Amino acid sequence: MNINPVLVLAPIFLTTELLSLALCMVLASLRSSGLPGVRQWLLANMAVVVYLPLLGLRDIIPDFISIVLANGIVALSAACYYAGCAHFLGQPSRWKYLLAGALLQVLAVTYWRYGVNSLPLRVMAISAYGAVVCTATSWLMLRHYTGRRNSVHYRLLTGLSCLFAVAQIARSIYFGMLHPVPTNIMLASGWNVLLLCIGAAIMPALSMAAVLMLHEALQTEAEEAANRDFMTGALSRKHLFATGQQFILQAAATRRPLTLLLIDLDHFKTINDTYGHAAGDEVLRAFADMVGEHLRGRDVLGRLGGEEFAVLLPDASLASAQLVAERLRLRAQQHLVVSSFGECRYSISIGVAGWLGGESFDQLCQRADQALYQAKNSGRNRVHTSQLAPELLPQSA
Ligand SMILES: Nc1nc2c(ncn2[C@@H]2O[C@H](COP(=O)(O)OP(=O)(O)OP(=O)(O)O)[C@@H](O)[C@H]2O)c(=O)[nH]1
Repeated sequence: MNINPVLVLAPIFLTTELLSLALCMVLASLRSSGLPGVRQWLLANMAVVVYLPLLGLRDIIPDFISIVLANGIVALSAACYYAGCAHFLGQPSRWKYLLAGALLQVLAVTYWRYGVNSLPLRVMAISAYGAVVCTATSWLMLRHYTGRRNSVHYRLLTGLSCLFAVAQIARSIYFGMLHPVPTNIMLASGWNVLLLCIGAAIMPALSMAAVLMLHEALQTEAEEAANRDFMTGALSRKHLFATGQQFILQAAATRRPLTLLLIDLDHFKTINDTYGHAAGDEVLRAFADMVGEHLRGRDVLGRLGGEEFAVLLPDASLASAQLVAERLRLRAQQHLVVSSFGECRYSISIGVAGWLGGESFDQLCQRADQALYQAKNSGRNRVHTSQLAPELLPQSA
């Protein structure tokens, strides 16, 4: 099928130009988010905005600008995009290899324009670099993506990178097979138009996927900020209660045990009065870090307020929860908090309660609180367990 490529491609390139400009504005607005990768993705789109007019002016401006310089800019755009993904994932951006590849591409394009003038070999050099960068991008995503793995955005970016790598390879094979040897990229063939259209879509599509990933990261950050206690990093009281209720539903469904520890730092007022409020904050942070180090994957630490914390232990029997509590108490007793305010020791009292089938989370908390009260009353720095052991009661859930 022969079609007039200029008629088809002019509106497509214009659309790509406008899309790239719009993406530049979106990415520029996201710069203040402080998320890694935004600057590199912005540069990648700015490069496309500069490249397209140079391509459009082919045969009007000198070939050095419209072929060598323009394709050098496209190579830099691809390099910036990869670097953006690497930054976003906290991986090395490998600028050395990216720039070496881009330079090699520019040298090859220059040679195959001014040494031996060959359009197919120029297309092969340009497509080879694009294919390598796209493949490297999808590999990078597959290996290092740490966000929501089932997220559409992550799959979109990985899939598009693969697709574009294949399209680049197809384009170089197509140009290599053409007879007679073409001298103009605007060939009047359906395949050429299709491959050019895919080429025009690469950066806007990849950038759109990047913007979606940035939004997901911002959303995750906002959720984390809302659900966590700013000072200690433990779950906020509200989120702890929501998690507790969810764990109770799971425990009822799976008939697995669930245990709650309520922990209170002893004589914390004295610590504040002796070392100052800021030192008290340091102790709370050090305590939360220490507990975090001792918990298993699904265990959860929350701050109920002041110097009172809660630990939810799903799948832990009362006996093993008592062991965990005793280990934490001992560890706290031996914990020397060293800060700019001096050295400080502290101890904790713990109330332990195992979930009874049919019991609400509030009721479980009340029993753990009573046990904590008894631990405090019997001298502090000790673990007390709620008398109502689940083993002693009939299961009603
Ligand atoms: N540094 C600091 N102190 C806090 C914070 N929240 C609450 N407090 C202090 O924690 C202290 C709690 O005092 P009390 O409720 O009397 O309890 P306590 O001194 O720990 O005594 P017992 O719990 O009976 O062992 C108060 O002085 C509060 O001001 C906080 O975020 N940072």
